Amino acid sequence: MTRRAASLLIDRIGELTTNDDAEGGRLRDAAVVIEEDRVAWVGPAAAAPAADDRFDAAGRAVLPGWVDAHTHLVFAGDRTAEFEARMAGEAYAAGGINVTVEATRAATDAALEVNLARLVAEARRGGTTTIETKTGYGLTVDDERRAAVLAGRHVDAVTFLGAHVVPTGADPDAYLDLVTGPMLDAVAPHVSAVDVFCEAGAFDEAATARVLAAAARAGLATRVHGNQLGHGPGARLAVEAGSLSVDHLGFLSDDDVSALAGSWRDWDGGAGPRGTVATVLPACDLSTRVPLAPARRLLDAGAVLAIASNANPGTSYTSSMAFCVATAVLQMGLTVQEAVRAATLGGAIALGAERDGWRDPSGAAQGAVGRIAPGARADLQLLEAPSATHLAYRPGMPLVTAVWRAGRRVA
Ligand SMILES: N=CN[C@@H](CCC(=O)O)C(=O)O
Ligand SMILES: [Zn+2]
Repeated sequence: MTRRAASLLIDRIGELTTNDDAEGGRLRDAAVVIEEDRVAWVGPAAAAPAADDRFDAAGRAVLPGWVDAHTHLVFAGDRTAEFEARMAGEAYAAGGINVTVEATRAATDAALEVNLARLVAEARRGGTTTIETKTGYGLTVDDERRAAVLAGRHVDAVTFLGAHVVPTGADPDAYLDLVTGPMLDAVAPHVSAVDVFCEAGAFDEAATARVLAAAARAGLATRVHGNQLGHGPGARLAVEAGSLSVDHLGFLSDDDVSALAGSWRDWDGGAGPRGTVATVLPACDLSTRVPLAPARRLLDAGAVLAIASNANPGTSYTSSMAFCVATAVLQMGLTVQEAVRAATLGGAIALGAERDGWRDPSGAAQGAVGRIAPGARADLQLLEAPSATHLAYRPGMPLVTAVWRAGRRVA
């Protein structure tokens, strides 16, 4: 499973989704050559160069591995009872996070790491080749640092979410001082971004602004959980702060949508000034019974959209990006191509990983992810289907049948 030939030809691809605009994004009867960890060649199967090894796709569909830009995988315990209560009519509330905080603090490093590795392996089997995860179930200096260090061994990007909720028994002002001071200092060497849950019951506008400002002073990128349970300032604050993304977005005003779209006005697709990605989390919307985020409206306005799983034990206990893509198509009004693009290239842009040379938590430079093009990291998934359309046409079916990450077969 883990053997990697120096070069590999994936031949006879029935439909190849490249996300490469120059080539129209979808090729028929295609082939891909991988050399070491990168894509070396993409084109018509009839013109494919020779390689050391050959994999026959036999007319099936190949697309970039999923880029899941929003998960919370460092935790212990589960919240089945809370889920059952919700399905019986209770509303989701931010306070449930403290149940997982208690279980996580009580867990050993080894138990947390085993659970994290298990969840990442599950995601890989589902076609996810790039995955971000957040801290946020420790909420003490030591527990947050521990989560960041463990996460860095298993995922592609680690985000500090000390501002997840005020832990049980803590004074809100004192906790905010801790999060924006000693806790941030302790965790900063191990993360690439800072997140804040801007919502009633978590952190209000002033507190969110403080967290974002502290992150900027520390030289870290930012993300915001915003507009999840009701209208609020999250999306606007994220755009104003130049955050990489704002995530959830079930409750958006016209001004929020315009701000998110407008943030991309000057982006040339390269290293120039970029905007704030609108990341929608369809599985979470369903599991918390809030309105599905207005993905169609965001795209039509010109926003850059990502789809992520938000895998966590409270609001979205699934890492299935295929499920999220199917939901985005069947219930959020996206085409299959739009949904696949948001779950691959959109996630890559939300992580700043769509460009060559982005750094993983070990500091190693990585090839661009989210597209299949020469020079990109060789992250691909093969479907047991002739077209990516089957992801929505046959929802819930186990279509992902082979996965390569950095040129290595991982599923
Ligand atoms: N909204 C905040 N955080 C998580 C939920 C965490 C939890 O309930 O445990 C989310 O993205 O949905
Ligand atoms: Zn989240």
